[in-house]
Amino acid sequence: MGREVVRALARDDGLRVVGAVDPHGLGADAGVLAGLDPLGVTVSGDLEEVLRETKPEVMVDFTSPTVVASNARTAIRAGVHPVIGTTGMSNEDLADLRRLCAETGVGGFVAPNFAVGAVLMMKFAEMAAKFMPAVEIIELHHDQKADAPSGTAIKTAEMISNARGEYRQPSVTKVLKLDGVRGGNYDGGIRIHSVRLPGLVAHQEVIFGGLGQTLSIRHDSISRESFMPGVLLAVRRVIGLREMVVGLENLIFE
Ligand SMILES: NC(=O)C1=CN([C@@H]2O[C@H](COP(=O)(O)OP(=O)(O)OC[C@H]3O[C@@H](n4cnc5c(N)ncnc54)[C@H](OP(=O)(O)O)[C@@H]3O)[C@@H](O)[C@H]2O)C=CC1
Ligand SMILES: O=C(O)C1=N[C@H](C(=O)O)C[C@H](O)C1
Repeated sequence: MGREVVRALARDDGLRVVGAVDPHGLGADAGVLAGLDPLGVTVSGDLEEVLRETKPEVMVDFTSPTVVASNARTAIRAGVHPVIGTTGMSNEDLADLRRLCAETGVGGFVAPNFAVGAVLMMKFAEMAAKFMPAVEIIELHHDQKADAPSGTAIKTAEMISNARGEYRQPSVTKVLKLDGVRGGNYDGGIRIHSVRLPGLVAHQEVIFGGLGQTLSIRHDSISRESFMPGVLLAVRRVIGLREMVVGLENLIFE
């Protein structure tokens, strides 16, 4: 994602990459690593130093659940607006970042999925849940993905759970011949199944069941370019935010 973001930012006339941080590729040119001509931006391992020396307006974070919150705190304290795509951040860390944004007036933005089709898939699933509350989610990703279930699947389950209210999905299958065969159990009985295979990018199917019928809502990111318009929109808009905003729907459905 880092390379994809560098490519998207470098190709945008109104935006400029001024720094790049990653434990790998130290000393290399970020443009060259992203398959472009040199950008004159050297990859560093020290976020604080990069923020201090390059004074960016925005920091885009696609890293890992273990470091994302501390990166965001570092950025906000330096007056830099974070745009966060990394999934797997705890609710406590998110609440803490909200507090820090509110205290400092430095707005930030987090989205579990920057693809507009995925945002629509989640919205449609939320709408369907009011009428067809029995549902399971299958998310499918490339085999290098560090976390499961995906942030998108968790967000979808949360939206469905809120939309269908008190409904509790019955579970009559008691004889489980393999561990985990019924998937992970999100609050209220929404089962999430995570598939990891080479060849996949990022996909999700939400299957609703009703009397004599099913409804499947599916989104496929067939390339990581799918996330870039959302990332660029967030980079432009986060500068005007004074709080932490969560979800691309808040930028595109206003
Ligand atoms: N919101 C969205 O639309 C999308 C979100 N994602 C999410 O983005 C995240 C990254 O995905 P992806 O690019 O595939 O993952 P990768 O593991 O390929 O890349 C993450 C990179 O960040 C590096 N890293 C680790 N710690 C730091 C740090 N402190 N500072 C800077 N870089 C660091 C990692 O190094 P190392 O390998 O040494 O840990 C690695 O090179 C995941 O959480 C994924 O779920 C992905 C696609 C879309
Ligand atoms: O790791 C990925 O690839 C993706 N992660 C995000 C998630 O966990 O939902 C978004 C998208 O699914 C791609």
